[in-house]
Amino acid sequence: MTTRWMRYVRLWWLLIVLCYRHEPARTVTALVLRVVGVGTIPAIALLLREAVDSGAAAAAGTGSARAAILAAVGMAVAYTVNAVVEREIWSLGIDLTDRVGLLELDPEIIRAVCGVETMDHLERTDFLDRVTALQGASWQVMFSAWGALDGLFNIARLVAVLALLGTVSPYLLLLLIFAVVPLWFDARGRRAMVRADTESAEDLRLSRHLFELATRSLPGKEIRVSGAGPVIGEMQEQAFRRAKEMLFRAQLEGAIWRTGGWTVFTAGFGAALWFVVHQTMNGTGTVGDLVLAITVAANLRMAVQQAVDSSTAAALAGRKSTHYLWLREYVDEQRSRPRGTGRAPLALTDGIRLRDVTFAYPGTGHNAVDGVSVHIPAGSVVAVVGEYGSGKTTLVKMLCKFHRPTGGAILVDGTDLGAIEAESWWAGMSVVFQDFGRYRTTFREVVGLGDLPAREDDQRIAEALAAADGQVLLDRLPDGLDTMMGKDLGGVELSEGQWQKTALARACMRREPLLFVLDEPTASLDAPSEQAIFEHYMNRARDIASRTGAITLIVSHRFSTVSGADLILVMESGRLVQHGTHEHLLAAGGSYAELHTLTSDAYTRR
Ligand SMILES: Nc1ncnc2c1ncn2[C@@H]1O[C@H](COP(=O)(O)OP(=O)(O)OP(=O)(O)O)[C@@H](O)[C@H]1O
Repeated sequence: MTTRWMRYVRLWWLLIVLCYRHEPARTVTALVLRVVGVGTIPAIALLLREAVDSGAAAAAGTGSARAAILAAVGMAVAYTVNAVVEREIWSLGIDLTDRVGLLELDPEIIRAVCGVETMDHLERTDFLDRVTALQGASWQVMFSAWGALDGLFNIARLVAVLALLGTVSPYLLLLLIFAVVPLWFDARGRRAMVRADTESAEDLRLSRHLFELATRSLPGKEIRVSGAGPVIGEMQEQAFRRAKEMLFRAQLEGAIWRTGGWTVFTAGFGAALWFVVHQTMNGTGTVGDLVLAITVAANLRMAVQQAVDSSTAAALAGRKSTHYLWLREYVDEQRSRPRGTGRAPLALTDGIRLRDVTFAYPGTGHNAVDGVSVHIPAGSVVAVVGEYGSGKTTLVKMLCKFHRPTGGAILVDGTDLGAIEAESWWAGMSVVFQDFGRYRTTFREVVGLGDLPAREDDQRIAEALAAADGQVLLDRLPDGLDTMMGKDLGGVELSEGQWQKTALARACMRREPLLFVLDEPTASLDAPSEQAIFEHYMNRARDIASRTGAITLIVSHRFSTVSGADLILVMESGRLVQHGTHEHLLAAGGSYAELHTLTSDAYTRR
């Protein structure tokens, strides 16, 4: 429990320091206003008692009217300061949470998500739930820190107010118990909300996904033809309803707790007022005491209300900081795991050796890649073939260091890939995956992103386009390299084949990658076109390989298009069932020979 609170306190402290670093003047002003705000209510109450008692004494001829007037003026000043401070605290708070929250935290969340060495987290639903909950909510994370600080200042205000009540009668300090009950009850209600927020995230994500599925153009075509629209609509509604019902139940639970808390407080407040009136009537207190007690007790209610409101607001926003904190801790934990620190080689001499490499996706219980052992010689073009779901992509992702093997080892020129720094390994790679990015930015960046330092170099971009046979594409764009891509941002929309060309061009930006991966970027093309592209890249790869020993990996589920590779790996249910050259595999018979003949015949007949 203590550790949990300490984690939050540390987070809030970091967030306030972040505010100070980016907005020092605003942060200091916000803190000073809060300190001033603590003293204003007690000052008003004290000056009011002084004004009433001095006024009464002056009327009875036992005191001076001057003291009463001074106290009244002081009270008016304190009242004005209080009003100004409250207003400014509010507007400064919004300003700070917006500025620092949106400008600093969003990029930090992106860095955190991208900074984890492997990609396992992007395939974990709990991770995705947290990131979904954080989307567009970074201002709330920041707000939770200021809300928590407000909670502290409101408690200080409560203590000051109670101390004043104690000067009227120590019995009135009992009101503290009644003041704490609403806070405690409120915390119970909030816990229910946090729980519901996490539990409903998956349904909300599903509902958003279904909405996009039905309203976007790509899947929309299939949905129209299959008539699945109403079914998707119904599924979306059910998912949304489930999530909302969960949240509504939690809200109801919260409201019941809050109402209970305030009922207890109101009972205590009434009893306290009755007690002070009784004391004044007995002559054990002055009229000033009575006025002070009423003012302070009324403000006590307000102070409690503010403490509850600020802690509720902080906790509502805190639901987001729970996710943010979880994300930070997850990322820290991942980063603290032993990770590679060695530099990737600049050239390969031996190549890559896989020793009994095994991998299971978290929570699946079966191996997507199962005990693969093979030597991929330096300078070779390797094709990985196999039926759908046979483990080709998973194997390639491990070679890309996106997943750590759950068993076995991958050796790069004799060094364990795990000991090589991921960034250094990635810096020497070029990849095109089946699900390549369709970036909504200028054409220059769409291609240039393949090699960040060269993204402004028009000559390099032209070379990459030429290597990917995409020059024609550029010629047709209205603003050349500056043309914006993607209809949704007011740019030009490309066809599937054209997007594919941009992905291939992006992969050609790095001139001499050590590992070049083509994972079925041509899946939507026919077999002859795929073969032509593969041959083009195989020739390009051999040219680079002769200088650096670079390895090219080509993934395809078509056996007929990769016969020119130096080494063919045949995958079946996660296992490497055959490997060798095309000729060797044909002569050996078995899966490759059978499936090659089958697919070649099928394509020839077309
Ligand atoms: N993110 C994931 N989480 C859980 N299981 C996965 C995930 N990705 C793939 N799998 C499973 O791992 C196995 C191998 O998948 P993989 O994508 O590597 O096959 P593949 O041969 O590349 O298939 P395809 O030709 O269809 O791209 C399959 O059983 C698949 O269902």
